[in-house]
Amino acid sequence: MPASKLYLAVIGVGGVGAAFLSQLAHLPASLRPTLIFVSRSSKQLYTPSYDAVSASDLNSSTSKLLSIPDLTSYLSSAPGKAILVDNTSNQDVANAYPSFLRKGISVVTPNKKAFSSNLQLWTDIFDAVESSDGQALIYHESSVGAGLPVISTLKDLVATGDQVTRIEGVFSGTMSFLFNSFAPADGSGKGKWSEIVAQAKEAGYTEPDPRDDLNGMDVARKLTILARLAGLKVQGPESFPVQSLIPKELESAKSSDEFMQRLPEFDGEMEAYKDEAAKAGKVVRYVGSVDVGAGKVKVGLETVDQGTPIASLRGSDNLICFYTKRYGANPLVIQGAGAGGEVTAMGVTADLIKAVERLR
Ligand SMILES: NC(=O)C1=CN([C@@H]2O[C@H](COP(=O)(O)OP(=O)(O)OC[C@H]3O[C@@H](n4cnc5c(N)ncnc54)[C@H](OP(=O)(O)O)[C@@H]3O)[C@@H](O)[C@H]2O)C=CC1
Ligand SMILES: N[C@@H](CC=O)C(=O)O
Ligand code: NA
Repeated sequence: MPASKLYLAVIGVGGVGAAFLSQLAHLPASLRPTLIFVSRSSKQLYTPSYDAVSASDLNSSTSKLLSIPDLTSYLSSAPGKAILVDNTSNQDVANAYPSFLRKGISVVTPNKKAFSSNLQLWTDIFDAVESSDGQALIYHESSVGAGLPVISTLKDLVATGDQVTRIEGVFSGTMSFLFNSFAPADGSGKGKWSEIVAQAKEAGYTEPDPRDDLNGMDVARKLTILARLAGLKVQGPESFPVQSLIPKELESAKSSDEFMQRLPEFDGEMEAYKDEAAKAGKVVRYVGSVDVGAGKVKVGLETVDQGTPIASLRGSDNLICFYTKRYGANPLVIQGAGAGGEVTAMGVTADLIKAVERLR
């Protein structure tokens, strides 16, 4: 069946969404579903008769705004199977995945919220997929490690009967970029912490609100997802220790803009961490781990020896080590850019291709 019999809805056209739409445009027609709905926070574009739409017309659209239940009905009544790509970090959209899936609408997303919030939402999502008999699929590779094959690798390890004992490494492109720039292993770090945070935001590495990276929650969400896939019933990202890098005085900042404006006042705090590690001949890095056997997850700063793989990372690289029974003492290691619009969209587009190949 040609992919044109499949229909596509895209929510979110920011850094990842725009890169996804551009990658979509370059797919062969046989893998490209018909785009019938595209939206951003205040605009939607679709036609009641399911005509193909062009994302470039979104900003001038006068389409009536559909609520999430209306969108679910719209997509489930399409004259072919529909796939929804959620490129937002919105919790309400994430909460609706079970209802989309129960109506036979497949979901592809880099949004971590659905897989790392309460355990019931996770159960509802995978129950809906299970009971759809292959008609409704879910793919979320870019929810951990952006386009790096982290979710697929972990699923393959588990599905083939390996026993994952520990997962550890650097799981945030933003944190990696911040520490690799601020405190590189060769000691050449230039720039103030707050300036480098602004650069990470500008490069599209941060969450829509960079406080979601700096408070450790983004890494905690990723570890929640990996821990659950490895078999742990983790209740959520607040159920284990997470070190926040938000200065106490800025916890009450009313907006992301206010936070960014006031951050320079606290550059000294991060300098102190850096200097203390340097005195011991080490560098400071933001790391996380899941000890599957002990059922423990933790996220925070650690001082690591110079010359180690974690200390030597560059740019926004993630480094994810899977320790398993089969792999023994030498872990299966995945490394590469862990944030940025294009690499994240690559994971989303590759997931879309998988969904199309299974549904057509
Ligand atoms: N950036 C990265 O490196 C990575 C991002 N991700 C995930 O990808 C997702 C997108 O990130 P990113 O593109 O950087 O974020 P952006 O802030 O650049 O884009 C978010 C988009 O979502 C839209 N949006 C937000 N809420 C809604 C809503 N309720 N309905 C419709 N549209 C909405 C925004 O609309 P508007 O344009 O009107 O503001 C915007 O277009 C997030 O979940 C993030 O965690 C995952 C891995 C890496
Ligand atoms: N903000 C996140 C984006 C990818 O998940 C990060 O920096 O890793
Ligand atoms: Na990934």
